[in-house]
Amino acid sequence: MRRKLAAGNWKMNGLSGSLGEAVALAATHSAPGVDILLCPPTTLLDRMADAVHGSKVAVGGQDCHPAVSGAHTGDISAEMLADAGASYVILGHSERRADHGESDALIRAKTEAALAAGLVAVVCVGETEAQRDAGETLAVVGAQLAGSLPDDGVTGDSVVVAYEPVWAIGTGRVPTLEQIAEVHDSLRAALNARYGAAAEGIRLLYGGSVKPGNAAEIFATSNVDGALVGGASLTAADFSAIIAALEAAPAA
Ligand SMILES: O=C(CO)COP(=O)(O)O
Repeated sequence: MRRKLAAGNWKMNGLSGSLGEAVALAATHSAPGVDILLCPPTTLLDRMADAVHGSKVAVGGQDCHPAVSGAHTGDISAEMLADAGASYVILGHSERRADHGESDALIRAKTEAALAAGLVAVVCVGETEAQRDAGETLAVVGAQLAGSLPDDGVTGDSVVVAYEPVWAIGTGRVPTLEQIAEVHDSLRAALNARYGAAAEGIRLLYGGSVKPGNAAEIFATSNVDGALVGGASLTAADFSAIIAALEAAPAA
């Protein structure tokens, strides 16, 4: 059985004062059946890790460089994230694929670096609206999955996959439950085919306009093991409600 995971991606949001939301989340949430993750901007990472230390809340980065160290101005290595208190890192988010031209090959190299540093890699895939309209969704996310994951070291303890349709991110639009199930079933089958028994524990998260009001039905959908939440993870109240919905959901 896979452990459920509620992951919050703060993106480029949050100053020092926002740490109170993480502290409130850590203080109020016990949710024994759910792993909880917050990925703040890098500037808050070590302070957030200190602030939630000893609670259920893990912290993670939002990106890393494939190299361990070196002449890469402005970049952060996986080892540095781990050193700052991270245990996870989000990789291949569509905003990075779009804003920074990240390719599947680069994301694969970053995933290898994350695994080498002992971080859990949360690898994101998702189609644009044009790709969905063209009937290419399964081909697009399948190719992203195949290209973004390494051959070795991929298990339920090292990798999480997040399906985030680009057109659902920050828009308030959500795919139908049938559309979510179709993609998650296909990702699950692809992971099983490539990694065999090692794939069994790999969590599949849905992301894109997850809110307290729609979380329960999404979590009841086939092969959904949790969520990668953007806007609604910025406040402890909203994220707590999503965590509670995940706790109450039947196991995938
Ligand atoms: O991109 C996302 C999480 O990584 C989803 O963002 P929203 O929940 O704000 O749509």
